[in-house]
Amino acid sequence: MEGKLVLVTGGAGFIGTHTVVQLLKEGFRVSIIDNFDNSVEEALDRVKEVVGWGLFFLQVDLRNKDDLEKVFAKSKFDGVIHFAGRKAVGESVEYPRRYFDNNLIGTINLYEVMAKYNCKKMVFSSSSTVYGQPEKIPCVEDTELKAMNPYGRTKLFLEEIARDISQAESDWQIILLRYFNPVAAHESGKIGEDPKGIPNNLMPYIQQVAVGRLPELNVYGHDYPTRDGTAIRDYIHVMDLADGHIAALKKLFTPDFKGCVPYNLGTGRGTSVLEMVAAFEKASGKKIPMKLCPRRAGDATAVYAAVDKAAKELGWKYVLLTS
Ligand SMILES: NC(=O)c1ccc[n+]([C@@H]2O[C@H](COP(=O)([O-])OP(=O)(O)OC[C@H]3O[C@@H](n4cnc5c(N)ncnc54)[C@H](O)[C@@H]3O)[C@@H](O)[C@H]2O)c1
Ligand SMILES: O=c1ccn([C@@H]2O[C@H](COP(=O)(O)OP(=O)(O)O[C@H]3O[C@H](CO)[C@H](O)[C@H](O)[C@H]3O)[C@@H](O)[C@H]2O)c(=O)[nH]1
Repeated sequence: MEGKLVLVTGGAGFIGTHTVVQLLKEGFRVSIIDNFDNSVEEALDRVKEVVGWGLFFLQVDLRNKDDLEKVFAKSKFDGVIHFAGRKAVGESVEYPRRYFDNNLIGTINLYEVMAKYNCKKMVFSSSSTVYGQPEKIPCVEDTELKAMNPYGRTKLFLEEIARDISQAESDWQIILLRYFNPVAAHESGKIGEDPKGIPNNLMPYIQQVAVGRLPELNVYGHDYPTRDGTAIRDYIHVMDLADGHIAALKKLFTPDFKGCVPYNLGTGRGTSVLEMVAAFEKASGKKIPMKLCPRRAGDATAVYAAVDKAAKELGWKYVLLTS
């Protein structure tokens, strides 16, 4: 893989920064594009500090096809990891057009420009959100998919688009990575999750309570049919997730890989909200004040991954424990 050039869209974001560190460590060359919609340029300076050398970065919005073309005209990419997109479920319910515009138009532009420049290997950030409220857990890749909100619908549509493209044009190789719940940060502490505004996700919310930026954690739902009444998710360390991208890229570069294939990236273990809080308190030594609140609209009771397919076909498995 030494020397292969990879374009990383959304590379200044949470998962993007951690993946870029691992890509460089593995000997890939990396170009990053981002529009800083949900990130800051400083995140890239921090990546530079971690890896010890400069990065190639361009501020580009994927919806601007001309700008995107300029990126592809300058360099011959061997593949793309496509993180860029909006990801807040609640915001998507309130402003669905924002999600269709950003996630769908941006990705359609990317496919068009990739096709024009004959770059046809893509790792796409999908999500366990495509399983909706699963009837059976753990979620297996070939179960029926359904979306529960506009954000989830964009991921589902984009998976369908990827499947259609690869079916019609056999020279595309696409891996859909369905992330479960990424948490934690690089061991250096220099990069991590730092969303703009009030966090939607559990872990960054707990972190902001811990540092006193927010007064208490609202626990959404304590009457779920689970062991302690709170909802269960599959929390995966972001560095494990980053390594899942390396495994996926390597798979794309093997001659036998064909078509468009989905893989779950999770641990296969479910953890409740209260268990997450307890684990955080133990690790940090800080008390997290909590308020028990009604359920959050659209939340599933329990979601965790079946992880055998990624282990068998990508040779990838989580190694870092999150709780
Ligand atoms: N974090 C999660 O819980 C989670 C779970 C499942 C899937 N995902 C998906 O993984 C991907 C990365 O997630 P993340 O947690 O790193 O999010 P993030 O918001 O930290 O990173 C996304 C990056 O994309 C950039 N971006 C957004 N729209 C853009 C556009 N039109 N052009 C260029 N850049 C753009 C943002 O500025 C940001 O830096 C997203 O597609 C997200 O939907 C995330
Ligand atoms: O302040 C908070 C935030 C969350 N939760 C609870 O914590 C659990 C996890 O919530 P997150 O928002 O962290 O994660 P979700 O599983 O709801 O969704 C996240 O992960 C999904 C993938 O699994 C999708 O990608 C989605 O976009 C992303 O927000 C849920 O039961 C939620 O109700 C709280 O109790 N309080």
